[in-house]
Amino acid sequence: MRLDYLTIFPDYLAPLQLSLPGKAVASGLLDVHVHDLRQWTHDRHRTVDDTPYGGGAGMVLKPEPFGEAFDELGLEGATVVVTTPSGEPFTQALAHELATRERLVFACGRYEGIDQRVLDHARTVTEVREVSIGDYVLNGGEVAALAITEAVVRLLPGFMGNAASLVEESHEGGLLEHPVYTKPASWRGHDVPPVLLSGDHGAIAAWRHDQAVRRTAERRPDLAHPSQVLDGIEVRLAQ
Ligand SMILES: NC(=S)c1ccno1
Repeated sequence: MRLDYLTIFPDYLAPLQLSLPGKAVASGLLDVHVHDLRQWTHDRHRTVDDTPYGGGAGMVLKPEPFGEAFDELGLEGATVVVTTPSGEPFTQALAHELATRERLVFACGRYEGIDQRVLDHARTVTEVREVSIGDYVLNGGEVAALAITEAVVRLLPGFMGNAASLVEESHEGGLLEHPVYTKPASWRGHDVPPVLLSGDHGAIAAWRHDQAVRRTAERRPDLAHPSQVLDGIEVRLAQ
């Protein structure tokens, strides 16, 4: 997978060199390119923004630099991901969907956002997804691009050493992950649930599922299925 990032703060994406195991880049699994949007400006001040049409506070990122960047990079076969609080929610399902793409081009907004015509024009040549990592506002889209990148690339075949660990994670299958424990069996008066020491894999699996269902019902009723089976009793949750 090729990953391109368009940003006015390229140093903000330096963690990509740290957070993505070098082996993923060295092996060719990932091909990462961070671009300073200002390289597509032509004035002495390297201007990337201007005041909003219609008035209002703040500045808007101009269309020309993005347009020239897209022209130079080429968008064929790419999915443009625009990180914005006004985007569709980023979910594990969307992470899986984006992990199927050959190339992602992240457009990181700043200020009041990117001129909408940039996205409208890009949509005439390729897929564009405006994506939000949560209902809150950051100073820019770079942090969201990092978060989305991490969630997506870890799903790529060969990225995780043990692909099996992906199966029982939170949000896979619509449930939050069950609690996890490791040695020692007793710590500061807190004991590991005995079922986990029983060696009864069926009972362990059932306990883990019940814990996941319980956690999901308690913490994320929005994810909970209309009817959950807890302790063998069908529990109907409030709609
Ligand atoms: N919530 C997201 S993705 C965002 C981007 C910029 N500010 O907030």
